[in-house]
Amino acid sequence: MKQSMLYPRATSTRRVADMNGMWKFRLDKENEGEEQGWKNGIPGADLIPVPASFNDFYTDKESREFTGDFWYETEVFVPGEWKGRHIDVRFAAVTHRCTVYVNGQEIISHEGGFLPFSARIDEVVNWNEPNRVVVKGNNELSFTSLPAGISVTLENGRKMTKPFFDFFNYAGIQRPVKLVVLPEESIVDFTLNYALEGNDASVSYQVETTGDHPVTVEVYDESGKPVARGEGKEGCLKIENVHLWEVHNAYLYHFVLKVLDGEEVLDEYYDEIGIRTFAVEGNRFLLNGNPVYLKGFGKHEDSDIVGRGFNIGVMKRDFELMKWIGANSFRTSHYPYSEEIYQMADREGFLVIDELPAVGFFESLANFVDAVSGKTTNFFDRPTVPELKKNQLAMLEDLIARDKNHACVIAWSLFNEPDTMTDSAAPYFEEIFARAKELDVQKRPRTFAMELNSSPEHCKCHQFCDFLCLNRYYGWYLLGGYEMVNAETAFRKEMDAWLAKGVNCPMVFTEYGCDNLQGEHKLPSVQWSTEYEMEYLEMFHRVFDSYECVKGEQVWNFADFQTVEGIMRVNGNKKGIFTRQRQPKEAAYYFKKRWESLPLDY
Ligand SMILES: CCCN1C[C@@H](O)[C@H](O)[C@@H](C(=O)O)C1
Repeated sequence: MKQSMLYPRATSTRRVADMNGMWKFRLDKENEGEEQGWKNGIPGADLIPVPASFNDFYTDKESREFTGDFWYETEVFVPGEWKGRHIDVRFAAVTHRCTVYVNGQEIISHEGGFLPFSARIDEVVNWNEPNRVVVKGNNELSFTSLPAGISVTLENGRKMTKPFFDFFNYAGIQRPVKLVVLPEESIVDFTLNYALEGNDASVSYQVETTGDHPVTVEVYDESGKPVARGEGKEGCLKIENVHLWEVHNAYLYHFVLKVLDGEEVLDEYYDEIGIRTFAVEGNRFLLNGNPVYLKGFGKHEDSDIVGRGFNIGVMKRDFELMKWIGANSFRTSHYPYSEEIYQMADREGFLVIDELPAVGFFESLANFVDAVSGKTTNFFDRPTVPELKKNQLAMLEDLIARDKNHACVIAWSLFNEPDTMTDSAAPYFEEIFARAKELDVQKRPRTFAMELNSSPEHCKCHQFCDFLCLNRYYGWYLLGGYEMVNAETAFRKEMDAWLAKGVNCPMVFTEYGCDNLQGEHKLPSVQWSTEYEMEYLEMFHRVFDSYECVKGEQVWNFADFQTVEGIMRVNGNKKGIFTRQRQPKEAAYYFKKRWESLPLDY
């Protein structure tokens, strides 16, 4: 049965119970959990919060750096009155993979740490009693995992993760867990597409259910007034004098879907939907037919203590800071974010580039240095590519199924900084890009974030993009310091080379920035000082402002974030415009001034 990606919502026919809280936890340091039967219950008394990464709770390095299997356990009471309905344990994300056991029975295994899945427990549930849920998780990286990396074994026999990317490999049950109770015949999915006609909009819809009873779709405006109604599993609704969803001026219609048996409502589901169109036309982005320029950030889901765990308070603070600074967009670098973040972006009117966790597809333990070296790692020549592609296609399908109805999602980023310098990369990319177009009814523009090795001269995959996303560090990882003057020359030379190739699409800088230790000042400047960061940003914006094809600037990064330790990282990456505790560094005031003065259609 196809897994529903619908966000859990309680309605007249559905029930949702929260399973977040303190779960039993144990790292499987001796790799004994399987043979010791931990699926029936894990030993020890340690409890940790769900949702959260497990890495930053403990005081010993072995726990923070642990690589391998880890086990969680909780109990959930299932009332007898739910008998006859489907009972699902829905995980919004377990990173990077897991197997779920209920009452000692294996229910489901899932690969991928950033998208939801459900364990249907009808066959094993103890009605009107507590039920034991055990999750065996694993955080190991490989050449076939998304994200990619490797594990090595140390002299003491412990494994260690070596990521091919620049963010800490946080892991665990990192997003909410809910018990979802569904009727026998239920709505599995729905898909929407829009066309604007003068002051009206036509909304084409398709609804997928588990049965054959008739379906209706009702649409209400924000005042609760009914504005449209459709009958049948597919159709087209006309909304007159439509309130379009706009940047920082979101309007969300209330869609109610029902499965009916005469007057009886067999299933009911609802969602808050923004009606808008988004397209690329020449080298412009058009939102509802009007040009728009992206101002904002590359982000991470990353915060103190809970690591990559969904943190609703940090989410709220991040959106308040993005409104304060004058941003209108962000990229979900380098993986799909929590569903609640897209819901908030819908409500606040932010434009989101939604990114797959296809990061680390360039074999390097310091990609930030190697990615500007001009070398290839022949990543797509490896025998592991078929398995990797299978995993990426599966995640692409889930990503689009989960996020396709969000007004905020305006593009799909299908990779971050892959190795695109070999002929073997092109057919891989062609298949991924074609599949994305096939899966997305709204045909949103597709792209990937390109590091410097993906240059006009050497990149073999940029032609698949509907717009280009460039991650560039002229003046930081190359030609930094006093030779920044050469950095600007080299940067302009590259821009001219793209144009000379006949590239005529929007170009978005999805990464540019430099590390800055908050409060570090030096006159004249040195790298890592605030003064240098200002010089660097002025140079980049001078170049952006002189090329008409630049239609977006997403500085790296919104906030300081955790990485592996190393001599080029000071307890993490310090390119944040805000600190990890979400307080402004000096550059925040610089961006506020720039972005508040840039018109939306700049
Ligand atoms: C060319 C380097 C790409 N980029 C990837 C991103 O994940 C890193 O955090 C960033 C950086 O080094 O700050 C560089």
